[in-house]
Amino acid sequence: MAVLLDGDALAARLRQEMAARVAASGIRPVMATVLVGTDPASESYVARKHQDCAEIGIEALNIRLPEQATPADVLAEVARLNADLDVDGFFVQFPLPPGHDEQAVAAAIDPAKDIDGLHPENLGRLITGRGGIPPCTPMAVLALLRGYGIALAGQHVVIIGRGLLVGRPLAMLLSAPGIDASVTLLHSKTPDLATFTRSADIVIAAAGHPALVTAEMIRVGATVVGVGITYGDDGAMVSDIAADVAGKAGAVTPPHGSVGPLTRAMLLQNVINIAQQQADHVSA
Ligand SMILES: Nc1nc(=O)c2c([nH]1)NC[C@@H]1CN(c3ccc(C(=O)N[C@@H](CCC(=O)O)C(=O)O)cc3)C=[N+]21
Repeated sequence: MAVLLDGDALAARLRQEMAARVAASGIRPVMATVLVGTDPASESYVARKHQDCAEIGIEALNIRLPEQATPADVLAEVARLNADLDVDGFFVQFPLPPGHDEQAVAAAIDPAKDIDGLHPENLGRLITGRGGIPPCTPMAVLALLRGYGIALAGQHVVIIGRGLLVGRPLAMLLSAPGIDASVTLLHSKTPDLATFTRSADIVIAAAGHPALVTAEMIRVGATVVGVGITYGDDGAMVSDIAADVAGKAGAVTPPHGSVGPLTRAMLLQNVINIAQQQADHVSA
């Protein structure tokens, strides 16, 4: 059976390290979450981020806007948080209700407070390798692979799903100098995904298609990472990775407790880094 890539355990360790770092430095980072409407999955993710903040010593402001909030209302909240000197960083939870332009919201956030790392300036810096705030979910995938000592340099990584939240920035991250993976980025509509995935050392699915990657699509011993999640009729979380993959892969993510908890850890890492830079700047 494959090694299970346990993101929960890694994330718990990172939270401990972050709590120690916050306590030792005497900084008091402040972040804000903005949730529009009442999508249950979004409510659950945001609630977990607040729990993590309490554990680490980050102050977290919980901003809720009603489902009927207009695009102008959301942009006004973003402008207010950009200007609020007490807030180190914030993000607006996606998906937004229909009628909103998520890219416009991401671009309206002050790039220096963009703890999601999804502002065009931060994505541009990711591509050019010039600092900036890195995107959380791609960083979470990297942390998971590194945490398990999975080699990346010269390895063939196939990513399924080219969305702006995960697939596209992840392709840029893993192909960056110093990481040096050879990356193939596939649209989930590609007619014969298996032609590509069978030659991969690492397969990463970020498509949001239940059980998209099956055992017959992978090489024996490959590493398989599921990022996309959907919800079954019973409300249970379903991974992009089929259950039979565990019998053939060398390492595989479980449906729960893999990339998600690490994504939260990377978000909070971004907040702490911003607060630390502010403190260093003030004392310099
Ligand atoms: N602006 C923005 N930034 C995001 O980073 C962002 C977003 N919008 N919208 C949605 C996706 C999804 N996402 C998750 C984060 C944590 C878990 C997570 O903690 N999952 C746990 C628990 C899941 C549960 O049971 O509720 C697990 O996988 O075990 C999942 C998904 C962040 N995203």
